[in-house]
Amino acid sequence: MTELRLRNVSAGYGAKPVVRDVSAEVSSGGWFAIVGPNGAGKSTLLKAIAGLVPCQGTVELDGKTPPRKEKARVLGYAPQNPVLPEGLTVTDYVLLGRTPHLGLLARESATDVSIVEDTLERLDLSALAGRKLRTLSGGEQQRTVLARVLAQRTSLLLLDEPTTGLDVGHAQALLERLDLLRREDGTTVVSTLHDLTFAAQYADELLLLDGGEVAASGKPAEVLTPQRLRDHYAAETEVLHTREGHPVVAPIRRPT
Ligand SMILES: Nc1ncnc2c1ncn2[C@@H]1O[C@H](COP(=O)(O)OP(=O)(O)OP(=O)(O)O)[C@@H](O)[C@H]1O
Repeated sequence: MTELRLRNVSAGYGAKPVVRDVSAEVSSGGWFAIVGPNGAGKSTLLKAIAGLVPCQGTVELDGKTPPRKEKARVLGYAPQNPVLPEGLTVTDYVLLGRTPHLGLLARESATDVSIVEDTLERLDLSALAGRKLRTLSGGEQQRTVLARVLAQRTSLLLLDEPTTGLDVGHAQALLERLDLLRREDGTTVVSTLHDLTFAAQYADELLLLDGGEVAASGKPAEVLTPQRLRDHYAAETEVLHTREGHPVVAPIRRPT
């Protein structure tokens, strides 16, 4: 259970911040999706929360700003384009997710191995457990990266474009797994997502970033309007709704 609070967060890579003055609150077990066009600053904001880029303002976890080492036990971060140790097997790579829980020089316990096996099964990776990472397809690599983070069993997950490269079935299965984790264990999820329909189905709150600044925030149905998608993505869309009221964003062909 981790509550996240951002207060006036600005972050970037040089003198000029690329994300400016973002404030937000995510309650324990909440799902907060950061959306916005390419280059808006979504990944940078996620890195700022993870403590991976210099940042001004405050990032509080349960009302505190924990030191970096402590953060590794509380938050799991999956980057958008991780560099993979290609010679490792899927199992050995996912076992790395257990490292923050091991004592100095300690080896993985039977519990660690069983958590890894369970995670591989849930992400449909058991059949690939012994394969070297370099032999996997793009989507299989992506699921392996997510498996490492889920095996960390942290109460806060920061996931940068977790569905990238996944087919619709595997993407749905992953999002359902995350949804279950937050409902059963109170895991808090913060993710960037380009797929606005998926974002609207699973997240409680959306934060729309554009040019490093908050353009809108709130419930998916409030944020995702055709006018906003035109203004911030230069996209022509129709926004339909499911029976439960979740928006479905359908890009439509512009008249030629
Ligand atoms: N390591 C870096 N050094 C300098 N500038 C960077 C670096 N990484 C990203 N940027 C710049 O910061 C801005 C925000 O990038 P960021 O990756 O956060 O955007 P994003 O919203 O995640 O984009 P996308 O949807 O394309 O993944 C962009 O202008 C990008 O060029």
